[in-house]
Amino acid sequence: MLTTAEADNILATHALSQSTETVPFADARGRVLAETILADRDFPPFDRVSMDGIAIHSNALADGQTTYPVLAIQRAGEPLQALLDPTGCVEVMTGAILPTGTDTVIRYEDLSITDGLATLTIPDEMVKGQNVHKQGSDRRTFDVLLPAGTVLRPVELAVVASVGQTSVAVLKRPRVAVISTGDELVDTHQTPLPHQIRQSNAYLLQAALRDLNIDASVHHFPDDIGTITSGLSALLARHDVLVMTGGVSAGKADFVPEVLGALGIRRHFHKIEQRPGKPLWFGTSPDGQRVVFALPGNPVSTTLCFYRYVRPYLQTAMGMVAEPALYVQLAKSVTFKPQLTYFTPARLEATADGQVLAHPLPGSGSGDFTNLTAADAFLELPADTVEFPAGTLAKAWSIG
Ligand SMILES: Nc1nc2c(c(=O)[nH]1)N[C@H]1C(S)=C(S)[C@@H](COP(=O)(O)OP(=O)(O)OC[C@H]3O[C@@H](n4cnc5c(N)ncnc54)[C@H](O)[C@@H]3O)O[C@H]1N2
Ligand code: MOO
Ligand SMILES: [Mg+2]
Repeated sequence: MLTTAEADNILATHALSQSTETVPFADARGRVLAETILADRDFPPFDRVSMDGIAIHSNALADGQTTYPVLAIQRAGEPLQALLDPTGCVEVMTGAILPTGTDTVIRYEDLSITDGLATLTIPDEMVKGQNVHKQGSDRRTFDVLLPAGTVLRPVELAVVASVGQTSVAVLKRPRVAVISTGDELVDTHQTPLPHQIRQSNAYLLQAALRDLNIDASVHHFPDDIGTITSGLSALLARHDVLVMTGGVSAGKADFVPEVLGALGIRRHFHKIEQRPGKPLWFGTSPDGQRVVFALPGNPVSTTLCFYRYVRPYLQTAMGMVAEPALYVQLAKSVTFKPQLTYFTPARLEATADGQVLAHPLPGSGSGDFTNLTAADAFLELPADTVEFPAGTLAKAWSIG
């Protein structure tokens, strides 16, 4: 069996290869940029008036002039005008190009206009160049605005829009299928018989993948080797990643590892020294182009394995920074005897002194998924320790 760290290393050495695609700008939210976005013009592209008021030449101000005849109005969106008389002024609006012959803008709040004459109210406080956003002061033409690898959040999309790109090159997202197995499972809309349950893991996985901007298809197979084999074979042809749940332990109907092997998926590990989630199985096709995670079916185990291993793996595959574990402080002591890394659900509480306290919520084991609704994260408590006193620092893997 592997330690959690050994499992992390194996996953890192079997990263999915990345390829790119071009998507319309409107669909680029959350994607990872696969090209460099350069400034097509200076930012701002002209000396931009940044306050409504009047534009004057600072020489007149320096000469002690306090009253200026208004000779023109320059609105935002109007072509460049000029102040022909350096002792006059132009009324200017925020966003306008600064008129030729002016270099300083006085706000309406700092002047009064009567009969076409603007009079400064606090001339001594006016400074040459004020209220002008100088051309190129933010970025110059051909400056790199966004390097490849940038995640496109709304602020980055605004930058992409401003350079006029209607489409962008981004990293492809993996095609992912979620597959549950088990004769005891019926779908949400069905009424289970006394020995059946409604399936929930596949919907947890689908929703969690959606949070990663991945639209996964969902499938279910009964515990029948032939059906699972043909079903997985078809799904492997059309997907890069299969995330399975159930059928990976020691039971008479736990066919998943055997079927994956028969389909040519090479096992890189099966079983990690951890609770929950011990029977986690991971493999790839020989060329590394297909990846299969087979998660243990107990719902808490599926949840832990997804957020602890699958999510960081997929984030890396998509060129994003993998979800980091937070370091938090145990709010009360925890005892765990088995020589296994123990992941306990916990509620997190941010305290006024900048700490994050973790309140463990052990629940009643790896079948108790209702317990997770009160949790924010799983705490990772190392295998070599039995007693974890209050105050112990622990990694916390968020679940949402
Ligand atoms: N003799 C042993 N028995 C078990 C071991 C072991 O090492 N030796 N491991 C235990 C551990 S740990 C886990 S976790 C489970 C893993 O089970 P499987 O991956 O084989 O999953 P199943 O047998 O199919 O189901 C287990 C449990 O989870 C429920 N389940 C499965 N799929 C779903 C779903 N989509 N939605 C909701 N619930 C689901 C299923 O009904 C079972 O109750 O094995 C232990 N046994
Ligand atoms: O993954 Mo299992 O919880 O250790 O039931
Ligand atoms: Mg089983």
